[in-house]
Amino acid sequence: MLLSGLVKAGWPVDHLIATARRPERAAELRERYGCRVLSNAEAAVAADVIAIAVKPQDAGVLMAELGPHIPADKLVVSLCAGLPTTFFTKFLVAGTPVVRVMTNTPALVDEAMTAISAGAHATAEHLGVAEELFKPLGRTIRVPENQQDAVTALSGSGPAYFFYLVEAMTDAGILLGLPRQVAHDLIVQTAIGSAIMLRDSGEHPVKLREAVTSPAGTTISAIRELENHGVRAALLGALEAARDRAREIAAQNG
Ligand SMILES: NC(=O)C1=CN([C@@H]2O[C@H](COP(=O)(O)OP(=O)(O)OC[C@H]3O[C@@H](n4cnc5c(N)ncnc54)[C@H](O)[C@@H]3O)[C@@H](O)[C@H]2O)C=CC1
Ligand SMILES: O=C(O)[C@@H]1CCC=N1
Repeated sequence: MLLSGLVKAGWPVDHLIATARRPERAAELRERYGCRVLSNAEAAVAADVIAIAVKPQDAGVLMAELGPHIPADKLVVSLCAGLPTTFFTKFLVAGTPVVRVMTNTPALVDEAMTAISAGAHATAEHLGVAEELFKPLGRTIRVPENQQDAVTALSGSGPAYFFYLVEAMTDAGILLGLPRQVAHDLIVQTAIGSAIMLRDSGEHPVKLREAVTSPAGTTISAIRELENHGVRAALLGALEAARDRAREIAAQNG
């Protein structure tokens, strides 16, 4: 996702180096993106910024291989959900700066939300470098590292919740007798329009919802059903579960 997002956002491919475990995967990346594909050890020396974008469960094996090859003047940027920056410092030469980021899949369409935190030895300058990396992919904000598990639950996983909602509402349209494609098109454009209003109007979401909700109208009948089914409470619980899972990943890989 990161490589694809960076290339799509216009990062020059001669500034990008990818790594892969299997030669077939290396050839595929070279073919698809036109960037250099090196071994982990070679990339650690050749790159100024080393992005760790493997599953958190694979990060220990990767860091054990890579850590000793990374000179302390490089910047390590982790995209791994749950893993604190202290996880990485264990494998690195003392003093190597680590920045933790949580981005999301809209990076693939230059609309990512990326939260950036300084870990050990990371200065404002290192945060700036990470921002330059992720800004072409969408918006960036800085957060304290202790907020990253909450960020992961909210915006890291967030696209999945919206896709889930669209999927469920499309089913509801079918229940009401609409053809699947019509239901899909109606709800996708409604999602886009609503998202742009949220971003551009400056209005609170409550105000925007109230503007749709006529007295004794149709919307309030639907809202009553959502409240009856505890949808708000379900969302609070869902995000708490995602946050807890991020903590569990850290504990399991500590
Ligand atoms: N998928 C998402 O929406 C988001 C994912 N993340 C984080 O990004 C990280 C990557 O997630 P995905 O892209 O979903 O995982 P993925 O499994 O699709 O991609 C990771 C890639 O790294 C490769 N890899 C694993 N170990 C390697 C090694 N030792 N050397 C070289 N390559 C190696 C794998 O073959 C795979 O191609 C995770 O830590 C995840 O928590 C963060 C934000 C959003
Ligand atoms: O599900 C996951 O673990 C990753 C992290 C945030 C989004 N996807």
